[in-house]
Amino acid sequence: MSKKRTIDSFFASNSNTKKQKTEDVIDEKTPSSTHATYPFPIPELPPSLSQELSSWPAVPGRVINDQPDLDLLYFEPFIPSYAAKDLFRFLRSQLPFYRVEYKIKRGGTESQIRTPRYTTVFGLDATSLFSPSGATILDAKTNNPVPASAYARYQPRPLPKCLDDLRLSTEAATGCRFNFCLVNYYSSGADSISFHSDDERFLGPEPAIASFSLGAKRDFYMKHKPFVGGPDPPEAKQLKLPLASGDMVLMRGRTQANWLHSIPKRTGRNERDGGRINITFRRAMVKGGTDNYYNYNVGNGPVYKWDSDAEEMRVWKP
Ligand SMILES: O=C(O)CCC(=O)C(=O)O
Ligand SMILES: [Fe+2]
Repeated sequence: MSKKRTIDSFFASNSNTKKQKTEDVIDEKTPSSTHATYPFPIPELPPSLSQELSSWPAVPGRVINDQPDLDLLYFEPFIPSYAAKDLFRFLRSQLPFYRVEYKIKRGGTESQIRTPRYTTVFGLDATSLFSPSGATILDAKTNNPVPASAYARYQPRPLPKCLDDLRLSTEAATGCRFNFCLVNYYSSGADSISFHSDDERFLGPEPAIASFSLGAKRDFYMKHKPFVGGPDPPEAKQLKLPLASGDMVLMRGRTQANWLHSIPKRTGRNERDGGRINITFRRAMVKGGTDNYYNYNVGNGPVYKWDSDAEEMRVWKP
């Protein structure tokens, strides 16, 4: 049997299913990133993708700053469409995902929130770093191991190489530094994220967030936060960016402090869209950020993994 397989057979275990045709080859021995905190090894990018990386972004970013307090750099696309398609299929099938539930208290009543999408996260805040082997967490200033109590609730996970390669490319293109990678999987138009801003204090002032889209096109809405004591000035218009596969939006400057963003649900014939992955790179400054990101993107529920026969996420069993 040949050691080489097409990227198709890498993704599809059932050869009867009709899948995307591509002549790209990956070696069966594609190495994997492993870590005590990963439920399973996470393969490195197939050569067909890793060889492409150095030529990204495909086009220069376009600045969008024609609204009050708005500062975006929009790459349309960052990743060319053929590579974005493969990267989508690769990440969807190889990453561990979660469907996080948590409780909130509003006006004295407690309610259970189910996150309306699959999520996962890797990274560690700027006060610490992983030892070169990844086995130990070190204090970023002293290089001494941090006490286990420093990250007692969740064990931080280093970025697997497949996402770290993309982080490095993103840093080179933006001049920003990132230590976290959050991934959302919207399995259909029924999955969404409601209006919010990523303005947590643990990100520091004027945080830069790089946000990638892969797979189905979804509308990204942005609106200015309400002005205290009055209606929005007429010049702050709502924005709609129809984010396509491979696009990247860098949100920076005063954007998070002043603007909200969302991916609303889609219904009717737009609902079954084949799924979309969003990847955000961020930089958390303090330990509270690490705890927050794992709490809301990993949580304590089961691991989900893509089942290529069923073509859906299934609870993963070791
Ligand atoms: O899916 C997107 O494009 C946005 C995701 C987002 O806003 C977030 O994860 O904070
Ligand atoms: Fe966000």
